[in-house]
Order: sequence, then C-alpha cells, then structure tokens
Amino acid sequence: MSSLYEVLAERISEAREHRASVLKAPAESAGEVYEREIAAERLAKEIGRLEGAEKGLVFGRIDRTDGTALRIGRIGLHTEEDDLPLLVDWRAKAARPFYEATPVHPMDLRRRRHLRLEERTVVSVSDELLDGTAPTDEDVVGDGPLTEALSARRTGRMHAAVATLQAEQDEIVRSTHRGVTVVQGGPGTGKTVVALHRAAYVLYAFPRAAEEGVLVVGPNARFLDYISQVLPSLGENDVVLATCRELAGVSTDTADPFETARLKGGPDLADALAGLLRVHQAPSGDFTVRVGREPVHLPAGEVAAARDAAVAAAPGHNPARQVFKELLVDAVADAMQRDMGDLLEQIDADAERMSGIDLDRFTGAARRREEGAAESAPVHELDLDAIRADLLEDGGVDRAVEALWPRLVPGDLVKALLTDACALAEHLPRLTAQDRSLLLRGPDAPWTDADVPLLDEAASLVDGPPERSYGHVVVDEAQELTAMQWRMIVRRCPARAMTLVGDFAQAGPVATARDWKEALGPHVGPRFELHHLTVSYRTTQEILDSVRDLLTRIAPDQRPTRSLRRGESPRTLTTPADGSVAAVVQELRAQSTAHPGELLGVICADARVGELKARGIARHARIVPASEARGLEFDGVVVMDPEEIITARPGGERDLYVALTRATKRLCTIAAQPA
Ligand SMILES: Nc1ncnc2c1ncn2[C@@H]1O[C@H](COP(=O)(O)OP(=O)(O)OP(=O)(O)O)[C@@H](O)[C@H]1O
Repeated sequence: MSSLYEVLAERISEAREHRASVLKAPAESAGEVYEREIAAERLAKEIGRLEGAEKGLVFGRIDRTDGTALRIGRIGLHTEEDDLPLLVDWRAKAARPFYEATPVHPMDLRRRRHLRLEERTVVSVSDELLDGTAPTDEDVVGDGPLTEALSARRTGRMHAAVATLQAEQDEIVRSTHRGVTVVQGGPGTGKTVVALHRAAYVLYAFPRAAEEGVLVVGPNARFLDYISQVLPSLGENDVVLATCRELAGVSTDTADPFETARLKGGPDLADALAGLLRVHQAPSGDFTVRVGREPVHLPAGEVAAARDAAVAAAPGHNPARQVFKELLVDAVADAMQRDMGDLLEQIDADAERMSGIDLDRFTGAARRREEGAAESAPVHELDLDAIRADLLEDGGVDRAVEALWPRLVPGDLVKALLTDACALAEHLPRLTAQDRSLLLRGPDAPWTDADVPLLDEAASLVDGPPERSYGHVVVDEAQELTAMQWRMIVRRCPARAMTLVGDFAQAGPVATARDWKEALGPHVGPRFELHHLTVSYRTTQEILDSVRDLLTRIAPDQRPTRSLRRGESPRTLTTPADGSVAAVVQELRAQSTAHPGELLGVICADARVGELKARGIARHARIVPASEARGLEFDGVVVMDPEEIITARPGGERDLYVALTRATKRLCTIAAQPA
C-alpha cells in the first residue's frame, strides 16, 4: 500500500513541478500567454484529480485463476519506466470482473477482495471466493463490504459507493449507450449513486463528451450540497453541479401557488412565447425609409422574404435582427440603383427628345459596350458597397428597422405575455379563462421559481442558444421536472447524451409528466434506454412494508422494491392537536440519548419549519421541509403531522411517501389527533 501512495505522491509532485516550470516559462505574445495559461490550468486539474483520489486510493483486488492479480482503485497508476499497471482505474475494462463476477459467472476470478483504508492503512479486508475452491489461510471470508458500508453512520453527505457498486448498478454505470439512459427505481435503490458514478464513467470512457463537459442537475441547493463530495472523491473535479435556477442564472426566492407553477411548466408556454415573438418580427407590411431627401420603398413581399431569410439564417431574435437589417439594406440599395437607373434613362430620353443628342454615346457604359463588354452591364452604376455601409450606420434606417423588428430583452418578452390578458388569450387559446387568470401578473411582481424556465426559453428565443452546452447531462430526481424545465436542460445538451434518474411515485405537485415517455417524448421520442433498480440500500424492509398501501394509491403500477436492510418496525405516536412539537422534541431527545452520534432528521410540512427552529430542534436534528426531502437520508427520521404534509400541497401523499422513506434505521411518525 505504501508503495502505491509513494507513486501517487511522486505523480503529484511531478505535476506540481511541471506546472511551476510552465508558469515560469517566458511567454511574449498574447497567444503564448494564453497557451501557457491553458497548460497550467490543465496541470492544476490533474493535480486536483490525483489529490482527490488520495482518500481510499485502493479498495479492491482481483486474483485470477491463472495466478495473476490486479489492484482496483479510484484512479489508474502505472510504473514510470515500462508503463505497467500498478493500480487499475475502477472504470477500466480490466476492472469489470470486480463488479460483475459471481460464483455462477466467475469471469476467471478465484477471489474478489475488498479493502478498507483509514489514512493509508488497511483497516479491513473481506474476500469472496468465486471459483468454488476452499478458503486458504490467506483468504479472509467474513461480513460483506456492502453490509459494512450500509451499517456505517450517515454523515449528512453522500459518499462514493465505488467499492461496492452492485451488478445491476454497475451495468448502467458502464453502459456503452451514448444516447439517453433512464433509471427508474424506488426509494434508496441507488439512483443517485448510479447517476454520479455514471458521470465519472462518462468522463473516463467518452473523451469527446468529457471535453464538452458533464453537467449534473439536481432539484435544490440542499440536495447538491448533499452529493457534492462524491465526484471529487472519485478524482473528478470538473463536473458542473447546478439547479435549474443556477443554469438560467436567475436568482429568485419567490414561489408561485402550485396551480400557477404547474401551468407555467406546461409546454404551451413555449409556443406562446414563440408566438408572441413573431409579432415582433416584421409580421406584415412594407418598409419605407428616407435616404437623403428621397423616400425608398420596399413592398411587403420583399420585407417578408427578408424576414424569412433572417429567421432561417440566425437562431435568436436579436442576432436575426442584424441579418434582417442587412437584407433590407441590400434591398434598399438595389431599389436605389433601380430608381437611379430609371431616372437617368428618363433624363437621357428627355434630353435626346429635346436636343437630338444621344447622351449614351458619351457615357462609360457606351464606351465599354463599344469595347465588347456584356450588353447587360448596368447603364448607370452607383457605388453600392459605400451606399450599403452608409445605410447600415444610418440612424433613420435603424429606427425604421426597429419599428418592424425591435431589439428585445428576454424578461420583457415574458412580461409582455404574463402582464397582458389579451396576449395570454391570443397565445394560450387552449387554456381556460380561469387558468389564464392564474398566469396574469403585475408588471412589478418579482420573478418566481416557475418563471425561471420561461426566462430561459425567452433568452434562447431572443439571444439564441445558451453560451454553455455540455457533452453529457445527468439529471437526478428527474421526475420533478416540468416540460419547460426539460426544454432548458435539453437545450444545453445538443448531442442528447443524458443519464436521467428518478421515481415517478415521488413526483412533486408541479411535475407535469406522469411517466418517462411523456417527459421525454417531445425531445427524443421513444429513443431512450430504460433500466430498473429493484433493491433498496437505504430504506429498511420494515419501512417499505409500512408504506406499501400508500405506494399502491399513488403509483398503482409501480413494482415493489425489496430491501437489503432490516431494522426496527416503524412507530406512530398520536398526540393532542397542539402537542406535536413537544412530542417531536421528546422523541428526538430519546433517540439522541439512545443512539448518540447518529444523524437525525425531522421532516414536516413546509409551514412548520420556523416553529421547529424556534424550539431549538436544530440542535438535535436537521429540520427538512417535506418539499425538500427528496434524495436525502438520515439514520433516524421523525415525520411530523403526516396529515398536514398531505394537505399542505397537491399530491401531498407523494410528499409523505418521500418523507417516510428517508430513514436507514428507524422511523417515528408523530400524528396529531384532529382538534
Ligand atoms: N452499491 C452501493 N454500495 C453502498 N451503498 C449504496 C450502494 N447503492 C446505494 N447505496 C446507498 O444507499 C443509499 C441510497 O442511495 P441513493 O440515494 O442513491 O438512492 P436513490 O434511489 O437515489 O434514493 P431516492 O429515490 O429515495 O432519493 C445511499 O446511502 C447510498 O450511498
């Protein structure tokens, strides 16, 4: 072990030295400075990757039946001289049998060994013999590493499960499918684990996607904080973690009522914004601009042709406006040329009629004709390039273009729709008048969470596609996304290479789709690979049994999940209507005395959070509003007033299902008797 750590330390110091020498190297031109910065940044990332792998560097070893062995770790390490593998990266093909071999399919392995390190010392070893041979003195056959990992106390942060990924999880993580991979699974089946390890695998195995970047989208900041350590501990520091709000770069702490939020999440809103935008793109009519003292006129047909060409040429209203302006200016210059030609022909004709002199004979055109130039060469030429350049700078032309195709700000487009009852009626004809009235807002109302995807949609309509896109996008708790949020995520993944994990039984009230087909149909049709996870590693079998009826009500078609964990039977305490807070305090005291050091969580209706905080409960447990409990877990959970959680918002039974499935050991429900 120590020799592997020595090699790691060597690689880290080599990378540091290399970076220092790159930074010292002289760079004269701006290009050289830029290249130096890029090289230094790449080396800084490499240092971060190596340092990130330090904790638990090695966690496995496989011994083949032919007597050879491989060590499996968070990253790969090789000998300097002859590049022989000292440690195999867990994502490498050679590491596959570590995850997939079984006694039935031993994949030429005799033994699979799991190691657990503390600092740099091996503190536990556990072997599985796969080829049917009897254990020797060198084998340590005992409690499985999974059992050990699962019985560890929760810390409030998720850890990598790289040493104990199970076969059904590993199959998804290592899938060679580059399109959309969907993972459906009940509570605690490791969807988040799979999603994050998949992100690390993509970075390793798909270099092109890695170059374009990997994005992980989660439902809220609390959740992102919970998972934030996993990828760095796998040596991956480059993955972007973001909520939808962060992706759009909009900060808001206001929420709409659920019904309004759900309506704003519907796909009709995208059509409505696009329809409203078209009103600002030369919808009809002609174009007249004064050049000097003369008005130049373009008929409606020419304007419409310029509009269609501009829309086709540039994505985004503002970039297309420039194309539209250039096309109009071309058309104006052509019209001036035509008018000038007509005028001079007229003068020629008038002069000839009055004086009998053929003026053409004295023009350059006539001379050229004599010299054999094409008959069709224009008779009177203007310097069109100069005219076009002047027109593009001309304030009058810009004002005339602005009247037909105004520059827009994305927020103003959203406001134009939501503050105007007539615009809502015109662009959302399929909604009822009642629904439309829910969407109507005042001009000074603050932006809400549900406005974020509308602002993002408007930004893409007005300014074009987002600046940053990714080669692979991972979405956790994907059942939560509205149609408008799906659009903003898909927009950032032009290659449609995504890993989406979720559970529709846990969907919140604003979610607009009921299943994966409905969610993904508009973007990829049926082209996605659906996987199911069936074993829960968090929620005990006793808890899963206790929520079975609830699950049948909220998701009748869902396959039940089985659990690897056994624990206490869940308890329900009934209190007088005003006694639930006191009962929560008492229960938490009892639990923290009986199980010191364990992580406890209280999940309550959102409106109760303030009251619980005021009672100092945060000293004993994390207080989590039911709307933000998705994805989290605790050793012990107290669910306060389930009826209140159910009635707090539409689909409240699903919130309750989420709340009841967060405990790894014990669950206590405190139910207030009706007053
Ligand atoms: N292969 C594994 N080895 C060790 N621990 C695991 C494994 N798979 C899952 N776990 C653990 O089980 C718990 C639940 O996993 P995870 O949060 O990924 O489940 P989930 O399906 O996303 O849950 P939910 O849908 O309820 O949010 C976590 O503590 C996770 O670390």
